[in-house]
Amino acid sequence: MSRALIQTLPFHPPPTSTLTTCASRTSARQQRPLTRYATNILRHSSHSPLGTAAPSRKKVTLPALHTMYQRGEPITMLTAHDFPSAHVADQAGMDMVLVGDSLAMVAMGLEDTAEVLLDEMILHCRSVVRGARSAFVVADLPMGSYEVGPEQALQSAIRMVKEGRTHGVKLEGGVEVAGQIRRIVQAGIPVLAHVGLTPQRQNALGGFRVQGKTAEGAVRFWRDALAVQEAGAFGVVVEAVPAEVAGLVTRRLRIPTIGIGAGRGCSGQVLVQMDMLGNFPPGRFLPKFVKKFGDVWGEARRAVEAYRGEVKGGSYPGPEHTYPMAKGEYAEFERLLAGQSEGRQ
Ligand SMILES: Nc1nc(=O)c2c([nH]1)NC[C@@H]1CN(c3ccc(C(=O)N[C@@H](CCC(=O)O)C(=O)O)cc3)CN21
Ligand SMILES: CC(C)C(=O)C(=O)O
Repeated sequence: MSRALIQTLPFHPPPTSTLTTCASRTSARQQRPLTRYATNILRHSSHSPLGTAAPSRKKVTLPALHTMYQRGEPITMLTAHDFPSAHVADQAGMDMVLVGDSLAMVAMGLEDTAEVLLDEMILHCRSVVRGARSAFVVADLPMGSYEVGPEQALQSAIRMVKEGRTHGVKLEGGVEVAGQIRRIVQAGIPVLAHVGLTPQRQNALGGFRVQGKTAEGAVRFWRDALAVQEAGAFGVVVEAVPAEVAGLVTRRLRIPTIGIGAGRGCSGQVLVQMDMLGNFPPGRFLPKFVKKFGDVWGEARRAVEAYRGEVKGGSYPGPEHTYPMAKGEYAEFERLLAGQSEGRQ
């Protein structure tokens, strides 16, 4: 399986444009490295009306997530990587929005998630948080921003919360990152753990391989899940693990599991938004767990081709897309111009 196959084209605007379309918090962005991204703010962006809608439901808090878990109500989570993708996830009622480091692939067009920087994650988070008014927003600590030790992890998590404005952080790993999780949680930052297939370690795992397929592997997975629970994680993403293993481990834990490729026995589900929307060109490889709930790529391509066709064919713009001028004013304009010699003759 080629890694390049699971990335979609970077057809979203570069991150700077998402930041410059939102002019609401210019004074708060004086903090370190972000200032270099956001110097010229466009006040009259054609995107801004998306942001004016009032929150349509109560904010989802940790206690609210816990209540869903206790009631056995599946928790819904979806990734977002910019303002519009967060806005639609939030308006459609997602309980949680994840700024996953998969944005490296689906939003930045990178080869894998290992390349994305903490600064880049933070930039995306700032846009996502403005679009997600009610959902509980969690962001990935990218590879390299937490492995060195608990202090590094805490420093990265603090930056994510202070600069990225997310409500919590996610980091990959089990037993070996329990110290990091404990330190971040002690500082009052909620942590969502991530065990099973951990894509940041794909080279050590030998690719994007299903985990916990043998009894021994399943025990390792259980130990990891238990370790992150004991370290204080409020929940754990379980990726690419056989459904019965994920189900049994879910029943033995006292924190919710959020599954991706881990079956219905988990306490909730997460998917990458671009995948479930079908926002990628035909022929792209899809992990088995992805269900295409839409065909956003097909619709976007149809619309862009229609636009191209109408511009080339001369039918767009029509009179209804133009601004009127009083006949007398135009006649006067022609008369004034006739007296001038400059320009094309
Ligand atoms: N667009 C996108 N969607 C994702 O779900 C996603 C990313 N990117 N990037 C980061 C990780 C990588 N993910 C992946 C990618 C591939 C497989 C995959 O190929 N799985 C095989 C199983 C192989 C085996 O049998 O071990 C499959 O057939 O689904 C799984 C998870 C999930 N994450
Ligand atoms: C696939 C999900 C769980 C994720 O970690 C990501 O989007 O990066």
